[in-house]
Amino acid sequence: MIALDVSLQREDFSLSLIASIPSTGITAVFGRSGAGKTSLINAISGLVTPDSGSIRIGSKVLFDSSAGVNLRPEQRRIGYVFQDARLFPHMSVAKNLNYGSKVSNSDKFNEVVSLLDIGGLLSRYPNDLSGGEKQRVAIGRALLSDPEILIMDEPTASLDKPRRQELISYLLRLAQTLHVPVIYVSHSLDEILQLADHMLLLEKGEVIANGSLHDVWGSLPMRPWLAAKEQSALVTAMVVGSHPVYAMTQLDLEGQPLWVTKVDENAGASVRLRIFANDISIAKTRSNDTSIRNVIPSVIQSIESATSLSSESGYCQLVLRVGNETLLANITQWALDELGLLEGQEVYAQLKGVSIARGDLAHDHRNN
Ligand SMILES: Nc1ncnc2c1ncn2[C@@H]1O[C@H](COP(=O)(O)OP(=O)(O)OP(=O)(O)O)[C@@H](O)[C@H]1O
Repeated sequence: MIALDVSLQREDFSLSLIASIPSTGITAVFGRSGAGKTSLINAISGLVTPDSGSIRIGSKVLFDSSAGVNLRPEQRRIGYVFQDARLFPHMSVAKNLNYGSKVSNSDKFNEVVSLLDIGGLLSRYPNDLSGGEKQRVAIGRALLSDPEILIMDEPTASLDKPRRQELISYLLRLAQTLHVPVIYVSHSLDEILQLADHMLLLEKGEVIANGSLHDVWGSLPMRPWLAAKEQSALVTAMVVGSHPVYAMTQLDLEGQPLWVTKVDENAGASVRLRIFANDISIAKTRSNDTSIRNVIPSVIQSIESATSLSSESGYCQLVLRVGNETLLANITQWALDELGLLEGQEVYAQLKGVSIARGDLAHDHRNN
């Protein structure tokens, strides 16, 4: 566990939080501009000193105001990747990678270079690299300092969309292979959906939600972040197999078959699905003459009126239970009244669209 108890007073801002985050997987730190994300990670890495509190990684104390402990940044064994790569322009990529390297073993160097696919860049200089390549080198440099954790402050911020997606694929590969815990600051929920296992939501210097991505995504504090048309449930399903004729993959969602566009994962792999509330319609009986492939029996757990949502009036949201998973469905108040839907009722959720947020999540289970 990474245990945080941080108080930091600035002229117009105070950071005041107590939170634990896991020392495995990727933890996203999210919140609006000025919420205190950078202040928090700077306190963890030792770039700013809190007024009081303590910061621990496992049993290692990085900071404890009452015990007078305040390790210098270089004593904390934290790899830091900034928005801009901050490479040394006069050094080759190989020299940048070796700068501050605590890894004498060349196997580790080769592994990091190969995972980040930067072997062909070793003799080049930063000015000759693309933004994405620079960031990969910066990540490699941070990893070769043999950190106990890696902190990334919006590493994709300066990249265009295709390069961003490319970097995310590399980050997933790293997380699945190296098992270095990552604290990842991002403004992009799409990025967080693909990468994160856990999420810490900050507002005005305080933690308003902290837990698994699955739980935080479905929590009330997340609501204002998702406009009605973006509201969605995150669920985990398991790959069963491919359709013999059509380019579709069958998943298992809490014992229910679910068909999605073909995914490149083996049977038994876990995938994270995002299902938008606007993509679910409700039927009281199962229809056999519909184009919709995915019809999931579920129970209405609760019905929230439009007034309690940041959604358009005239709509309400059903929270549906499917085994241990939850789906959300936006329907009109009119449909709710006409169908006479009630909490506790069994209905059929008809899923028009299902998107894969992230492929094989198997490493989550190994780590946690
Ligand atoms: N050195 C400083 N002196 C005074 N105030 C500061 C200092 N650094 C940050 N702040 C203030 O602290 C608050 C939190 O800033 P911080 O950079 O931690 O937010 P953030 O969530 O990372 O924002 P962004 O998403 O815009 O990067 C802001 O109001 C900022 O103006």
